[in-house]
Amino acid sequence: MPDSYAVKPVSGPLDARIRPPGSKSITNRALVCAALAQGRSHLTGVLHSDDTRVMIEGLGKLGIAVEPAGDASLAVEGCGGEIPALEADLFIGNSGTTVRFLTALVTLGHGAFRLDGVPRMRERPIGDLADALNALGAKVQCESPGGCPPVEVHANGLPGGAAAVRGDISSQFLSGLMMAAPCADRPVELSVNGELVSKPYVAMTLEVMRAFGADGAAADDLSSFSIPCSGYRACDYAIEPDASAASYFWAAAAIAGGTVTVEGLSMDALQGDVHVVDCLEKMGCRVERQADAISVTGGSLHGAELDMNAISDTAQTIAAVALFAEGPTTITGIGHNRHKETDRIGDLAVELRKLGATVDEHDDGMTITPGSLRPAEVATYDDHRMAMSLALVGLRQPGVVILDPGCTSKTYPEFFRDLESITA
Ligand SMILES: O=C(O)C1=C[C@@H](OP(=O)(O)O)[C@@H](O)[C@H](O)C1
Ligand SMILES: C=C(OP(=O)(O)O)C(=O)O
Repeated sequence: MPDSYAVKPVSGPLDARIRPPGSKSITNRALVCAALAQGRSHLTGVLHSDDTRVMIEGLGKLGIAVEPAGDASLAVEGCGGEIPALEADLFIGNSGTTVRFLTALVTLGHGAFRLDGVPRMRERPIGDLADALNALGAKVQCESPGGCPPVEVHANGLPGGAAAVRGDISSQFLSGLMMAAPCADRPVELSVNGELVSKPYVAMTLEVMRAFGADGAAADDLSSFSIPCSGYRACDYAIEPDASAASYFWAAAAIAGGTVTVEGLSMDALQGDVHVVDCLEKMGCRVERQADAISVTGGSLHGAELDMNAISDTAQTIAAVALFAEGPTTITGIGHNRHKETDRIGDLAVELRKLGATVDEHDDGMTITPGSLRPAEVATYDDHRMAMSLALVGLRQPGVVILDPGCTSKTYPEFFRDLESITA
């Protein structure tokens, strides 16, 4: 990828269909469950990107073979809950799911394991996961201030029992604990302290675990879980297209006008991020929800008040749309977005202002008041979502240049090719 990408404004309303690549979140969960399962699993619709590569490489270093099995398909030789490697140094880039899920997974092993990533990963919290694993009898230590990676694990199986985990920083702590739990020595009881953010991802974790034969009972509000020592069974598992990636195409219709249909997703998807279309509808778009596709048609856009706690990966997408709306848009409930690839409130505000908006930053979100848009070189902070969302502004505003467009490789290496395919 070159150092910058000049977005080409569209010449008229869109009329396109697209199927984005597989879900990052489901791919990395299916890999973990398949890795721990008894037997050989086949995963289809897999996402190939930085975040899934570091997961696959990590599992490889733990002695769990993940092999290509055709287009977007992988075969995983499960270890039946017995991690083969006795030691491993895992490099997990800036993948939150990988570092949180594998930290929990390696506690099931016997030996010394270390997980580390890029400099930003050393600022992303994991201490509350370490505390919960330690309450279950593990030995996990975080080396960076504030409880951040590198993480050292001295594993001798996970005894199990009861633990509480904090829910308001990242739901990935809970998901990591849940996926390791069926392979612990004793049943695991988990309770969540504080408000649980990103809830649909926890429901997704349970669904993927169940597909691989693990059982788990959850309170209706996802505040507590009982997970027996069932282990996992290998299976053939089909992964949905990525709904966070789909948000850019739906938002393209909102911004450029016309209709974009995303194939392979419905409102029953495992991914909560499909509900970004509800936000677009509130802002004036028309949404058609079909059994295996969701279409968005652009309309006259107006600002809205949106609690995006459950779907925070799409907050940047909505922020880009807000620049074209009549009146202010307020996004709330996304305080946890400050701990992601970058500070997705503060840094997003800086870039939106460059494009001409007035932005009031709040602890848990922002109010975006559109102004006259202007050309800008948009910095992306090594955050794929900053690049993908703010590129959409250039579909209508000439002169938008995205710096370091290659950062989309974290979850969507072919993003700009696909964006061109729907706007051509
Ligand atoms: O569990 C998952 O797959 C994810 C959970 C969310 O993180 P938080 O729980 O940290 O909000 C989300 O932002 C991330 O992209 C993927
Ligand atoms: C926050 C994200 O990823 P992760 O936390 O898995 O690094 C993301 O993909 O937007």
